[in-house]
Amino acid sequence: MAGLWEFPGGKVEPGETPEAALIRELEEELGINTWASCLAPLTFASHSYPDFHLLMPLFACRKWEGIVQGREGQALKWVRAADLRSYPMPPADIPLIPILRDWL
Ligand SMILES: Nc1nc2c([nH]c(=O)n2[C@H]2C[C@H](O)[C@@H](COP(=O)(O)OP(=O)(O)OP(=O)(O)O)O2)c(=O)[nH]1
Repeated sequence: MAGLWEFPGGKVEPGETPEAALIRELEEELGINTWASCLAPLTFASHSYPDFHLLMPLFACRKWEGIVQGREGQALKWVRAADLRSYPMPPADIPLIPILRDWL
């Protein structure tokens, strides 16, 4: 979403699992490789945007190969969970912040 900080990820394609979609998006967006066994489901966002309802799973990725780089020209930042509040994020992401602070 324009001007906002988002977690890496994207839409699940038909026939894809959420884990496979995240693995694909991490490669496309950040140039890193990971595996379903390295992804742990943490929680989910459920938010009504004006034109659609977003149900978005949030995974922790504990292990990957490669160096994280913005492959789509996007800005990139490693942020401590305690500092996420300082970064404007889409409304669906806001309830995820305290959960990340507690879990990470
Ligand atoms: N990736 C991501 N999407 C988010 C976050 N928060 C949030 O509301 N969204 C919404 C925006 C979109 O409606 C949807 C995912 O969109 P996306 O634009 O990242 O998906 P995509 O890479 O497949 O994009 P596209 O090429 O199909 O447009 O989830 C977030 O933190 N990360």
